Amino acid sequence: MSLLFFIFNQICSNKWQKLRTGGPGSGKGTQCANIVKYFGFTHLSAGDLLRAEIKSGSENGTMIQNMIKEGKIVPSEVTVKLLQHAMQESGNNKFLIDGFPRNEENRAAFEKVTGIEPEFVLFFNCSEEEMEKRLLSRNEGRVDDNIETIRKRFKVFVESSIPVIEYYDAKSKVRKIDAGKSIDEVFEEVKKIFTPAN
Ligand SMILES: Nc1ncnc2c1ncn2[C@@H]1O[C@H](COP(=O)(O)OP(=O)(O)O)[C@@H](O)[C@H]1O
Ligand SMILES: Nc1ccn([C@@H]2O[C@H](COP(=O)(O)OP(=O)(O)O)[C@@H](O)[C@H]2O)c(=O)n1
Ligand SMILES: [Mg+2]
Repeated sequence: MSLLFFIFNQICSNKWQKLRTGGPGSGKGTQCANIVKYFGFTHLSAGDLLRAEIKSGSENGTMIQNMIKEGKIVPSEVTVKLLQHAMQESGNNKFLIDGFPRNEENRAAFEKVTGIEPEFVLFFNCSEEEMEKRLLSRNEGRVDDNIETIRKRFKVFVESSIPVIEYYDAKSKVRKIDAGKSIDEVFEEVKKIFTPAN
């Protein structure tokens, strides 16, 4: 089983001090679509699964909707269950898990429930300014792509996701990519990481 986590977060701890990097709008979904085509992974976006759960009329729908609108992280119990179900349904054994884990609770819950760890974690390095611009012109009708929620999402990334990045960095699992370039240029970088050197 291959499992990749995509966490594209703002990093401000010592080692990463120089980077003004970020998460929402850094191009996770866009690059995942490319990776699926080239490398045969199943792309599972935690955010997409949560949005589908709202649409399905689930009893958790209102709670999830409110959390997303506020840029908050939905309780792991809900998200991990959705991911696990989607993994079982897929019939594949290679997964790109996009936008997850976003906090320590996400990480610990996933590992506890599935017993698996990612092979590596991709980190997209992109300025907040650029991400903000991309999110504001994404035009997918999302309730969280407005300037007020975007600021909250950036803050949540800084506060909740740094420990997760550091956890994986300590295990030498983080692969950093300059995501501020064009879609094609970013994919060239991504390809290098996915193509084994020999
Ligand atoms: N490298 C890039 N340069 C310019 N725009 C991009 C790039 N990558 C993605 N985008 C655009 O930015 C927006 C956010 O991309 P998306 O893949 O949804 O990011 P994420 O999933 O990380 O929030 C989309 O409208 C997408 O078309
Ligand atoms: N692991 C996750 C992923 C997303 N989410 C929620 O879903 C929202 C959108 O996530 P997303 O990954 O689709 O957003 P982008 O980073 O793609 O812009 C987040 O801001 C959270 O409110 C969550 O609670 N837990
Ligand atoms: Mg996305």
